[in-house]
Formats: sequence, C-alpha cells, structure tokens
Amino acid sequence: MAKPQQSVSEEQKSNESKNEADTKFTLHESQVGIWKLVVGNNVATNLFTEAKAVKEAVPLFLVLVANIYAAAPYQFLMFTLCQLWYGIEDAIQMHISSTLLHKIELGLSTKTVDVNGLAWSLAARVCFSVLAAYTQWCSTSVIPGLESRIRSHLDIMIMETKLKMDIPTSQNANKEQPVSSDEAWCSVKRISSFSTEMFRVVSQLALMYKLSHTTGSPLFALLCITKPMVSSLSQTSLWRKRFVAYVNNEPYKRMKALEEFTDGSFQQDVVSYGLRDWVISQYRQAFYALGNVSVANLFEQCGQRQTPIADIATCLLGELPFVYCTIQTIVSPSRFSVASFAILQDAAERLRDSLEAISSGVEDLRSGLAILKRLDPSRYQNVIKDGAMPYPILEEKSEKQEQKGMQFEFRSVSFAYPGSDKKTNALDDVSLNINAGDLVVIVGANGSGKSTLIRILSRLYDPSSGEIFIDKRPAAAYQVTDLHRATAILSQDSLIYPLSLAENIGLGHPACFDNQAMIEEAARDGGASEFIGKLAKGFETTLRPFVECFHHNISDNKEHPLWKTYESIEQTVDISGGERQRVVAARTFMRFKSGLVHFVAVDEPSSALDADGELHLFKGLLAQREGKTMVFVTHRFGHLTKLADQIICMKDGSIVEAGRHDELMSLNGEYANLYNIQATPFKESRDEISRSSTPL
Ligand SMILES: Nc1ncnc2c1ncn2[C@@H]1O[C@H](COP(=O)(O)OP(=O)(O)OP(=O)(O)O)[C@@H](O)[C@H]1O
Repeated sequence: MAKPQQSVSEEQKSNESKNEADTKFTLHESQVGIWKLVVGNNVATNLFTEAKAVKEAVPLFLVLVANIYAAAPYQFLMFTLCQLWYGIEDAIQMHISSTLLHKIELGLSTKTVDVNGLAWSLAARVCFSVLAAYTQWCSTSVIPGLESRIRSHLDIMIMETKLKMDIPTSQNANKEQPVSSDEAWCSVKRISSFSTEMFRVVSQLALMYKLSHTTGSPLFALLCITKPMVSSLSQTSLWRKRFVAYVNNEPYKRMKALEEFTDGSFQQDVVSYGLRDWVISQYRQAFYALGNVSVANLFEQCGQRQTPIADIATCLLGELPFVYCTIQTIVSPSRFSVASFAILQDAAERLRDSLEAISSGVEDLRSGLAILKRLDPSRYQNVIKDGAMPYPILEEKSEKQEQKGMQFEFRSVSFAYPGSDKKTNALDDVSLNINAGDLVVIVGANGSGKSTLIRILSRLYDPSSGEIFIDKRPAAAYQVTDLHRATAILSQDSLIYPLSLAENIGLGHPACFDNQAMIEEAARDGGASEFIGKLAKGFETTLRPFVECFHHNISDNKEHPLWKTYESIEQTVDISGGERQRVVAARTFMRFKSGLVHFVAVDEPSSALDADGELHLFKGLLAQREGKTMVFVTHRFGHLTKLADQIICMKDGSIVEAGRHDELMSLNGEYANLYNIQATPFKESRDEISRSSTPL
C-alpha cells in the first residue's frame, strides 16, 4: 500500500519551493579528470541579499559574543585586542620603516646625518618589534584557553539542544543537525579573521595614500595596487564556488575497490580463495582503461589556467610602478624617494595577500554566518506533538484506574518512517484495542511491523495518519514527557552506556540513579547480580570507558616499561551478549521502582539469554503486572502466548489476526502456521522430521 497522501497544500508548498529553488540556482556540470564537478551559481545573490544575510546574523553573533565574553572575559578581551593589532600591525611597521629609510636616504643624499632622528626612528622600530613579538605571544597563549572555554560553553548549549530532540527529529537524516562545537568555534574564527583582514586592507590603503605623496602623486600608489587587485580578482580558485564534486570515473573506482584487498581485512579470503593474481590482473586492466585521465587533486586541476595570458598580463602590471619610477627619475629626480618606492612595493605585496584572503574569505564568512544560524536552538522543533494534559489525570485518578495500567485504542493507524523510501508503510491501517492491565503478545515474521507498533504505542513516533487514544483521550493531548515517564521499554537493542554498571542500572529511575540498595535489588530481578559479583570492580565496572591515549617510539620494544603503562591504560572489560541483556533488564526493573509506570513494552529482550535466564526474566516481569499494561513482542511461542489476554499477529505492517491462543489456533491461519513451525519438531519423530517439508 502506498504511503499516506500528503495534503494538497503541503504538496503545493513543496512544489512552489522547488520551483523557487530552480529559478534561483543554475547548475553547470563539467568533467575535471576523474571528477564530475557540478557548480551551482546562485544568480539571485547580490550585495543586497548578502547584506541581508549579514544583518540577520548580527543579533545571533552578538548573543554568541556576549556568551563568549561571559564564559571567558579576560581571554576574550585579549583575543579581540590581538585581532585589532593584527589589523594595523603591517601599516604601523611599514610607516616606521619608511620614516627610518627616509632619514637614511636623506643622510646619504645630503651627506648630513640626523643622528637624533635616526636613533629615535631605530628605537621606535625596535620597540615595535618587541611589541609585535609580545602580542604574538599573548595571542598564542590566550587562544587555547579561550578556545577550550568557548568549546565547553558551546558543547553544553549543543548538548541541551540535541538531548531535547525526539526520536524522529534526531533520526531524520534529511533534517539539519545542530552544529558541533568545532564548527561553531571555526565560525567565530572565520568571522573574526575576515573582520581583521578588512581592517588590515583599510589601514594599508591609508598608509599607501600617505606614502604616495612622497613619490610625486597618488598615481604611483594606484599603479602599485593594480597588480594585487587584478591578480586576486582574476584567481580561478574553486574555493569561492558552491559545488558538489564526485569521482565518476569507473576504471578509477574499480582501482580503488581493488586496492582495499591489500588492507588486511580480506586477507583470509585472498589466501583461501587464491585471489592474489586475479586482483593484480584486474587492477592492471583498470589502470590501462583509465588511460591519460588525470587523477590529480580537484583544486589543483581547477586552479590551473588554460593559457598563460592572464599570468603574463598580471606580471606586466607589476612592472608599471618601475616604469613610473624610471619616468619620474628622468623628469624630476629631486621629488622622488627610493625609500617610499621600496615600502610601497612591499605594501602592495601585502595588500595582495590581504585582498586574496578577503576574496576567499567571503565564502568563509557566508558559511560562518550560516553556522551561527544553526546554533539557534529554536530551529530544532520536535516532530512529536506535545499536549498540555498531564498523565495520569490527577482528578480522575481513582484507585481502580491507577492499578489497571494504560488503555489504548488505534483507529486506522498508518506509519512510514521519516525519510524512508520504501513503497509500503511500516504500519498500514492498524486498528486495535488494548484494555488497561492486559497482557498482549505481538507475533509475526521479520519486518512485519511488531517493533514499529511498540514504538508508536510508546509515543516514540507519531502515526502518519489515523488516530490513537490513550485512556479514551487523544494521545496527542497528553504531555509527551508524562507518557514517557509512565512507560518502561525493554528492547532488543542491549545498549550499555559508557558509564558504570551501577549507573547503567540506576538510570532506569534517574531520580535514584545512585541508590545502591535499589540498584542491587533491580540487578537481582534482572538476573545480573551473579555475573556482576564476579567482576573485579563489581557495580563500578565501566564497559566502554572513555580512553584517549597513544604511544610514540615504543612499539618496537614490548619489554619497555612505557609499553606496560600503555597497556594498562588501554585495558577494557567486556561481557557476553546475554549478560548485557541482563543489565538492560535490570534497568527496566529499576524503572518500575519509580511507581509511575503504567505501560511496559517488551521487544524481544531475551534473544541472547539462556533458557533459565529467559524464564527468570519473564517471571520477574509478570510479577510486576499489577497496575500495568504489558505488551510483549516475541518470536518464541510458549507460556507467554498461552497466558496472553490478546495475541496480535502481524504481517506486512497489518494485523491479520487477533485473539487468544485457542481462538487463533482454531482459525488455522497465520498464527497457527507460525506456531506449528515451532511446535512440530517437538511432536514429530526423527524420521518424520527428515521426511517433512517444513523448513528446519
Ligand atoms: N528506522 C527505520 N527506518 C526506516 N525503516 C524502518 C526502520 N525501522 C524499521 N523499518 C522498516 O519498517 C518495517 C517494519 O519493521 P519492524 O522493525 O517494525 O519489524 P519487526 O516485525 O519488528 O521485525 P523483526 O522481527 O525483524 O524485529 C520493515 O520493513 C523495516 O525495514
């Protein structure tokens, strides 16, 4: 069955935005060596839109700056002062040098030395060098501290945003994920270095204008900046473009695939299947098929100009100041200063660097501003609808109702996973009733929608269409956090947190996460206490501790004491799959201790448990039935299915049969078929099984 229909207005909206995007952007495809390059020109981009983007980002930037200042005021002030200094450093240095050179030039031409003036100029230059070195030191010593404070601050902000997300929002691959603290810090650096470069260009231009008077006219300064201007604007760098590039050369892709046979992971197959000669001959074939197509770096290939004309022209522009200088020397030799000429040449070179940095920094600035916008937590709205009603409703909380558990009603519920491109729904037109306090078992083949149904019952996802009622009220009317608090999920994914085993169990009931007595009792109920008792650190064992260490120059000597130190840091503890499931089960028993649980969803938590462990778990769970509705997903037919008030049998996302065990067996349909496949081997003799057509 097809996915639920999008509403007309939604479809129209998405078509409109598509058309808008089509008219706004044009794509140019080209082949560069092994690369397919698709460059997107944003034709609608102009100074106005750029200015608008900057204006929109200003409040966010100011909030970020205020946060950074609050997190590290001293370091932030130092950082800002250093950036300002970098903006004017070159101009001041050249001004001081120019003054000194002028005095030397004057002394040489007039043969009278201004000793005092020279000494002052020299002292100024030395002082400036000391100041520059000191600022450099301040900057390098302040940045790591500032960076770590800002990162921690941003990490907390980002963690809050991420941990607030519901499952569809965090899983939906098409949705934008919040930035990392690395990206955020990078955007701060990009924006600040762009501003510094702008400041630097202004100060250099001011200096050049001032110096140009000593070379006759501002024309000389203009000639000096012609080359850097033209050269930075005529760069064909790919960095400034928006593009997607991918390798589409089949022989090259084949070569890369074959190279993977040498990394060791396939060595067993290489040896046992005798693949060596085949891999080498196939690699040769692919290499010949590749021919002369360039495999060089995309940026290198794109940076290469087709003809040398542009390079020669810019080079000639660099000669213009010399032409001017020669003419000036001939026409009026007294007005010309060689010192200014040298300084202006130097200033022009530096200006070229700054202009290039600015032109490539425009894209950096854009992406920095975009990252700033992504830092805004209000961009990440949860998909699951949150209601205002508390659960359970206190006024109606009669003792009787409280003891019975959650009641569910589904009316024509369909569901497709966000971003899924499957042609069929994971749940399709499901209608069901689960009475408060019932024990329900869901059975069905792989992929039939059992876990999905559990997830929708637990409000981890909202249905794509249809209605759900909990205790006779629309599910969406309740506060989601209340419903989650009233639900205990024990799933097939035995996730162990990178924390101690005690915390792994205690977090079932976060308010009492460190209550050792409760934790030990929950561990006993979950069947985990015996194996935890055998671990050296017991409940304090951490299975996946955070370890970051490396060694250098010791790997060739395993007897070296440093090697032993390294090995002791790297030590990890692991437990079996069944033991993991016991820890996760213990977490669920801990959850029951909150006294708030009214619905228990159990999704095949015993696949790795031995028979005794499974029996202990199910008995323990059933002992907690009072006041709770329990829904089990299982592939094993046994006591549970016989005890169940209702068995839901699913196929291809739909409920095909529902009822008690005897009722479903008498139907002789899907349930009876699944049951018989498991029960037959216990009933038939050895000869009957070998003759039977039932798969083993
Ligand atoms: N996160 C997901 N994203 C996209 N599709 C999914 C996702 N999880 C499950 N599906 C698809 O939804 C359908 C139902 O899956 P579900 O996990 O509910 O089946 P199941 O009956 O629990 O299977 P099993 O017995 O193997 O655990 C399947 O077709 C599956 O491929």
